[in-house]
Formats: sequence, structure tokens, C-alpha cells
Amino acid sequence: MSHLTVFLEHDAQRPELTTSDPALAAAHLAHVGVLFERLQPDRPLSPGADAEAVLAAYAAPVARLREARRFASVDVIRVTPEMPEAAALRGKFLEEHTHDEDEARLFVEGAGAFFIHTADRVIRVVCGAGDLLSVPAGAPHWFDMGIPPRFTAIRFFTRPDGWVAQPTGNPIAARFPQFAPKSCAASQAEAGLP
Ligand SMILES: CSCCC(=O)/C(O)=C/O
Ligand SMILES: [Fe+2]
Ligand code: NI
Repeated sequence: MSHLTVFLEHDAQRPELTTSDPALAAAHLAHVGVLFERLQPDRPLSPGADAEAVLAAYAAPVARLREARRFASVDVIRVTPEMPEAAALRGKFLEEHTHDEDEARLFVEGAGAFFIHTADRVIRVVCGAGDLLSVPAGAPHWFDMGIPPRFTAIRFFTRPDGWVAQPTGNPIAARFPQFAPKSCAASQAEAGLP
């Protein structure tokens, strides 16, 4: 499910690089200070499992990350197309922004696309179940959950007040392709990938 695409900042049409190799994706992201890892749950997770079951299924990797990165709390975010607030939630993350803390997310169901804006490039990371991404504090980025939105992720926080974002005011996100979960699934199937 994970794909990485690198664009030059001023050319959103012709990607410079695209890969579905997790090791290559992790290496590219490490260059810009972004952590990317593939994690396994301790036990299988049923579709639509509640937050308690999600945290229980990933208890070992979550405990390891909390200890290693000093995260004070975790929560579970789930967005489905049936939620009346889905469109508003999608809009909230679509503008380029930064955070005062690292943004660490572990996807456990569905998919979503992070766009990380470096000095001269935009790196799109489509994350699916088992993908951990950590965007460093201060790094401009945006997130597209796609239409229809469908994902569940564990969020890690160091601040007691949870999710706080600072908009950069840069309209760059509007120039980049929106995330289309259906076409992503179709291209995976065509390529014979799970
Ligand atoms: C994948 S969790 C929701 C997205 C989010 O918290 C964020 O800040 C995106 O940039
Ligand atoms: Fe963010
Ligand atoms: Ni995919």
C-alpha cells in the first residue's frame, strides 16, 4: 500500500521518482529527517475495531515508540465516508501547516497521503496499514485523506494539548494532485500487489 513520490516543488505534474519499495522510501525520507517504518501488529485486527482493540493489537510497537521518543499520550483517529464531519476533517488537514512537535502516525486501516515540503521538493507518502510516519517539528506538510476518506491511525503526542497546527499560508497544496484512494487500490491490483 505504501508509495513514495518525489516532485520538484515547481512541477506537480511530472514526478522525479516514484517507488513502492519500503526500504527505498525510508531511505529517501531519512534524508529529510522523516522517519518511515513498516510495523506489524502483535495480533490480527478486525476491520472497524474500536480504539481499545486498535491499541491492544499494536501494544508492543506503541510502547516501544512511546519509550524511545518520549511521547506523553496516544489516541486513535478513524475517519469513514459515513461520518457527517468527514469533509470538514479532510479540509482541516489539506492546507500546508507545521507543528511544534514531531507528527508521528501509525496507520492501522485504510490509507491517506502525507505531502512533505522540503527546501525544493514535495514528497508524497501514501500510507496504509502498518506504516509509521514521523514528520519532524517545524516541517511544512499537509495531509489528504482522499475522497472517500477511510483510514484509522494511532497518533502520538508529546504536548498535553494534543493536535495543534500552525498554517504556513503557502497555497502550494492546491497545485498538487489530490489523493484518490480508489485509483491507488486499482493500480495495486493491476500490478498484482496485495
Ligand atoms: C493521519 S492523522 C490526521 C492528520 C494530522 O493529524 C495532520 O496533522 C496532518 O498533517
Ligand atoms: Fe500535520
Ligand atoms: Ni496504495
